[in-house]
Amino acid sequence: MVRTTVVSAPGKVLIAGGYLVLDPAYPGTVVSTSSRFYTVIQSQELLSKNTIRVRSPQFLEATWSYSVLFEPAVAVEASPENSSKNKFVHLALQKTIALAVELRGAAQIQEALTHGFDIAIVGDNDFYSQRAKLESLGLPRTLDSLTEITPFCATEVHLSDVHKTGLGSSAALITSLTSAILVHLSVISESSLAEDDSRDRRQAHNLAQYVHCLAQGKVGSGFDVSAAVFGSHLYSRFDPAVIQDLMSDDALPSQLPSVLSPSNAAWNYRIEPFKLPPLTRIVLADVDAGSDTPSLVGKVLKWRKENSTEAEALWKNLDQQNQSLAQTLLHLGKLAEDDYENYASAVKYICSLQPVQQILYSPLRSNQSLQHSMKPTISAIREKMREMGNLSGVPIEPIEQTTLLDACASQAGVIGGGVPGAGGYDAIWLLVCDPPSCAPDQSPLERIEHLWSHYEKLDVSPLSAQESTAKGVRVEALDDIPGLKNAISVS
Ligand SMILES: Nc1ncnc2c1ncn2[C@@H]1O[C@H](COP(=O)(O)OP(=O)(O)OP(=O)(O)O)[C@@H](O)[C@H]1O
Ligand SMILES: C[C@@](O)(CCOP(=O)(O)O)CC(=O)O
Repeated sequence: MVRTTVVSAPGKVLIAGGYLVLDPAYPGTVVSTSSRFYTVIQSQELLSKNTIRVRSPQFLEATWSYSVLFEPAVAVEASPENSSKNKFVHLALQKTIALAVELRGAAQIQEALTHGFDIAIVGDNDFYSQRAKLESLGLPRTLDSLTEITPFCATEVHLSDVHKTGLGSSAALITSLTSAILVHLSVISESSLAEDDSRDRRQAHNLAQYVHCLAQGKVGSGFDVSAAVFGSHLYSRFDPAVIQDLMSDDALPSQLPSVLSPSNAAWNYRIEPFKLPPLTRIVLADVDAGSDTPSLVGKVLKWRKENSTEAEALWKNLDQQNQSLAQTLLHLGKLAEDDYENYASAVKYICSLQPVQQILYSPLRSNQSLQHSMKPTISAIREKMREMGNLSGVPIEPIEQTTLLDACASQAGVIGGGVPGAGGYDAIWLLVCDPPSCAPDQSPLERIEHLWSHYEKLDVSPLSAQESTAKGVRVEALDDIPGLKNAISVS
């Protein structure tokens, strides 16, 4: 019998806290997406002992073979016949198997590899831009059209040429891959991943965070891996010193268990519960303005260092607005819990109001903490992020995005939006009211789709992602995920 393990991990959208979250003093608000990466591991009799074959069937020439050696020390070697390298996958295999050997003993892991592993990795279509596909199918750029595309569809390009949408493909990939191997090798249990927080989930986090830093060659804030492991939350980063010793080439496998242990207090990241309020929906768009923004972070941090007084004031102000947004959203969730009927009718009513009326209307503002409605807070965050961009000379919310976001925010039922994460030209997020029943002409989602599909100044294409209702990394059943079995079958 073929033993199969399937583990998925969600993508992310940082709706507040870009740049600030690099500093442990400032939390970021990260929403995890329904779009996920899936790793499927099958122990296969047909594959030789101690071999691992990794396939990414959505890409051209994307199969990599590896051998696991146990003597003189555990090592994972790429086959010389591989047509390309995949540093992310290779490091994930090396470090996860080394940790497994340390925690369970070489004999157990050797036993598990009596039959080689076939590992297939696929990401939901949202991780890669689908505008070319929609065009080739002659379909308009709408949410409905996206459902017409085969799940996990082939991109018809090499991995290095794919147009990503910014949902954090590498973090979701590393998290699903390392956690799937941990489960398949019984280092962590399937049942522990059914709990929102557990020692095993934290073990999975520490390993994924470390492997991702190593593969990227830098220690970022880590909110993307954290969202892939824990789902939506308010994230405060860890001190990079925790993995410093493991980042060098001389790091020994014997150091892995203690450094990556869930009990290691030096992992001082903080996670506070967060989810979007009921009857609201996050909507994302891939904005093809033809520009990439890789060096934004370096420039912003340089400006902050050189202008510490001004930056301090800006960071503090932004943090206040960010926290106010997060707390208001959480408070709305509580109001819904307390009196769902009233809450639902208020959301529905808001959808019929023009934005200026929404600001004046306050049935959801039942106490002091909601005195400042969300719209002004979101506007203030955008304004301060633009200021950060202007001062440091980088296009965090470029004028093209400002015009688009303003057009979206002026639609009835749109709570607000922004440029996710580091900003730039690539994407936008919006939060819209999403009542259970709504006349078609009053549905904020439809208004937005209409606006985007007729927008001429930029090429805006929606993503199908919503907020993930499941908390982070999870074990799946192969047959439960539409299209997965087909996508990973060897043709
Ligand atoms: N489907 C896949 N199969 C195998 N490896 C993948 C896959 N998707 C991504 N990778 C690995 O991740 C690397 C891309 O990492 P990179 O840091 O550029 O992405 P990212 O910034 O997380 O993407 P995003 O724009 O989605 O946020 C690739 O070079 C590859 O090694
Ligand atoms: C700028 C930064 O705060 C966010 C980057 O987010 P994104 O990858 O652009 O979604 C960097 C980081 O947190 O690592």
